[in-house]
Amino acid sequence: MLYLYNTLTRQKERFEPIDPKNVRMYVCGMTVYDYCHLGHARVLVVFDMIARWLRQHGYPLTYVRNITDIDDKIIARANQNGETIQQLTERFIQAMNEDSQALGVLRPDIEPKATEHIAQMIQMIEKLIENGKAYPAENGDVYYAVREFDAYGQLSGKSLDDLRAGERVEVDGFKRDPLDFVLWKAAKPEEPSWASPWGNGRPGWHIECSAMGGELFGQTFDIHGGGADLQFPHHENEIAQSCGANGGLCGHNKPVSGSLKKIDSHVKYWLHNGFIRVDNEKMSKSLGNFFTIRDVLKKYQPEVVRFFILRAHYRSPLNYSDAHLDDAKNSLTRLYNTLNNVKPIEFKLDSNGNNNDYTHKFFNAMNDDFGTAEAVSVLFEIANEANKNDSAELSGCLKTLGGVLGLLQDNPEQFLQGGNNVDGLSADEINKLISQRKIARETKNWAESDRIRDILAEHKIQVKDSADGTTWTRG
Ligand SMILES: Nc1ncnc2c1ncn2[C@@H]1O[C@H](COP(=O)(O)OP(=O)(O)OP(=O)(O)O)[C@@H](O)[C@H]1O
Ligand SMILES: [Zn+2]
Repeated sequence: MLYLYNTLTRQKERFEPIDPKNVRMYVCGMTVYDYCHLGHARVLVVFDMIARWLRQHGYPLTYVRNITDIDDKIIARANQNGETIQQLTERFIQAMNEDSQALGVLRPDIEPKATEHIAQMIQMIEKLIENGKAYPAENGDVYYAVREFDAYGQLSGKSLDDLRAGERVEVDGFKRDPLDFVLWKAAKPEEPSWASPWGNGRPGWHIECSAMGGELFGQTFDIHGGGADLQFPHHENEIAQSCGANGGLCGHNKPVSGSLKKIDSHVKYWLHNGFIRVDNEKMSKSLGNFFTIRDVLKKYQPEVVRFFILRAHYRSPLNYSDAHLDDAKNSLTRLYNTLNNVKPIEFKLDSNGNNNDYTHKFFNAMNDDFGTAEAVSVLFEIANEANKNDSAELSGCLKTLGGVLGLLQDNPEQFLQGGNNVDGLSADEINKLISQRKIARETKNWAESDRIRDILAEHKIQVKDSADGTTWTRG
């Protein structure tokens, strides 16, 4: 039985899908105007782990992770670079996919883009106006009227009164209430815009996820995830929009104790991962204290980064430093040493984890709100025992359970070689870079092909292009 911590109710709850034959999970993905940093890596890896565990449990899962490909920062960056928005976003979507793949993140089933769902957003805003939850203003913007949604504040635990008193809210002459938020922004000169009943404009960020979630999953779904920074206002607003557009007929409407009158959410379980922090501050592009995944991967093998993320519980804060990554590398090396010293034999995992005490413990840890920290410590127990008894079966068990977390599937020798020389690229990695370079050159993406050339040069890989293709040598 799986229990998960629901931010909405602030307690661990037993996971009971709305429709066990069709489990639905939506995660807020990247705003694509720059390379992903380690904070983004955490969302990617954590929800990949959750998707894998739900499937391991036997749930047929549809996993959606959206792509925000229009917003203020994207427009500003494209202007700054002198490229079109599409060029910019495509470049960084590709980079995100490369980084994810390196980290062993499986592709979500659907990766909807905001710009491909403008019609659904407009429809939802129309519905909100019809239901008295939103209003067009004189300046061409459309706002959500937060006081029209009784349960506003339920997810973040903030009441409208607290918000008014505690937050410095921008006074905007066009809003009826300073806490109202924008659903549709009137077009500004030189900015991309779409036609709408309120004139040309573009959608606000929050409506994007409500519209795409509704389009792909219908009025209710099981799990909604993202980083803890999204609880407020993004997810709070998303609930207000989705339930407001559904006419208040959200599936999970129950009275709760305390100051909130009720819970009303289109999503049954809200999951939020903790931050990757640097010096106890959230790693973020806006603060400028970020390390991109690709920079970190120049120094550490991708699996070390995945392991660093998964050996912590997904909700706890995780401090980034070289010392922590070195430590993660040493720990993972110990597990690979076992696999190298005690050759694993095939281990068939029982679907309920009833093989042995270790698998049992591992399953219990994962079923307790995806307790990967505990699950990883079980891997060390198994490794110790496998070493002590020279047990090929336990070594197999280690490899199989590691695989459930997307770990330990590399050839141990190869991993250990890379581990001794963290700056080296494996042959697979080099071949991948060469084929990416080929695509970049074919599509005249010179910035990308230069970037790859620089990585190869940095690792002293000599590349030779000829009519028969490309070959490479080290040295
Ligand atoms: N430091 C972090 N730790 C964990 N998750 C993070 C971190 N930074 C961003 N995220 C998550 O990554 C996902 C994508 O975020 P998004 O692209 O909107 O980032 P952003 O807000 O533009 O980045 P930043 O916060 O760096 O300015 C979201 O789910 C967000 O919560
Ligand atoms: Zn979102």
